[in-house]
Amino acid sequence: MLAERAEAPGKVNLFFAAGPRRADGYHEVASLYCAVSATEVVTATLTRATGADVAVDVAVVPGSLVAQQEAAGSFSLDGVPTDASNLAVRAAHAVLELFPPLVGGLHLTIDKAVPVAGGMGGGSADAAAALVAVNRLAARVSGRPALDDDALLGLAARLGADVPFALTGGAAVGTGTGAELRPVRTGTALHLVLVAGTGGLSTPAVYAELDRLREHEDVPAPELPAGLERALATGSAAELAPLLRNDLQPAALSLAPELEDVLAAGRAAGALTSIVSGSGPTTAHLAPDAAAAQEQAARFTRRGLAALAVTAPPA
Ligand SMILES: C[C@](O)(CO)[C@H](O)COP(=O)(O)OP(=O)(O)OC[C@H]1O[C@@H](n2ccc(N)nc2=O)[C@H](O)[C@@H]1O
Ligand SMILES: Nc1ncnc2c1ncn2[C@@H]1O[C@H](COP(=O)(O)OP(=O)(O)OP(=O)(O)O)[C@@H](O)[C@H]1O
Repeated sequence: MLAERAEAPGKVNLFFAAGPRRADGYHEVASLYCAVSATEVVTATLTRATGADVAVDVAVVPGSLVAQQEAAGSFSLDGVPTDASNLAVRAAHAVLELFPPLVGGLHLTIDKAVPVAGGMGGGSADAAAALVAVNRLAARVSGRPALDDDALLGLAARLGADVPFALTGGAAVGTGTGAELRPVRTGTALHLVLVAGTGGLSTPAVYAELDRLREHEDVPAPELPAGLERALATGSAAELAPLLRNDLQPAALSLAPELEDVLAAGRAAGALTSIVSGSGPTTAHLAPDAAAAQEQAARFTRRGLAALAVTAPPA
């Protein structure tokens, strides 16, 4: 059976500023995206099925944050759609439309390591990996050239603000809705402890809460602080720590107040900075080194939380 496999990383936003709500409902952002060593894998297989159907099944990656959430009873695979609303299915259709019709059906297997509705871009990573895997498969089956990187980036931007970054990985500044990327240099990889929430937060709901909290404020245009990119380029966690910020954090905390305790626990465990990742509820705790990250992750695990030490960007 013909199959192609591709990976895409989850992300944290080491810095995230959001401007006022635009007329189209989106917000102009200034984001410092960084990929983490928690990776989604999508395998696209050509099947004997007929019709243009794309079938999906989802598996949990052993040892991942999702596996820990599942063991604690705070996650079930039922929460991941397997119909046409799955972002990986939408990505597959976007690619297939640009090739001659497939003779046979398409099956996608998603190996999930990134928490669902966790603010780490898990669905976006599935979409990015599906774009790559289905592109390779469709090119092999049809004998046509595969779509080039620019074409895939164009499809990615139409699928969601975080999808282009999931396609490129590494570290990048995202502007516009977050989909306009400029790669940035990284030094030694950072050591982060990621702590998953016990539920999920809806991204549109968190943005709506941000608007509500800032209703009477004059919201400035988003921009990155001076020194941020230099600190990332040196890989100095101490230099980077005071510059980390997430404008969505007050909104995530307003919707999930229990995250205050998780942030405080991170600081008590020796994190240089603790922030909410993207729209939450995952929190990211910056550790001074790999050993400290392992120790902090173990402390969170002892409190019954799903926690994992990762490198950012992945080695
Ligand atoms: C919170 C972040 O993860 C930070 O990287 C992203 O901004 C969200 O990216 P995403 O989940 O890929 O977002 P999309 O699927 O494109 O949009 C979901 C919803 O988030 C809100 N949204 C998203 C991006 C953005 N720049 N402004 C927004 O207001 C909108 O309500 C939109 O309807
Ligand atoms: N492949 C997918 N994996 C997970 N959720 C998906 C997928 N496709 C669609 N969804 C739907 O999208 C919602 C948000 O999923 P996702 O895991 O991408 O959130 P997120 O990581 O918080 O997103 P982001 O950080 O990009 O805002 C889920 O609750 C689910 O209903």
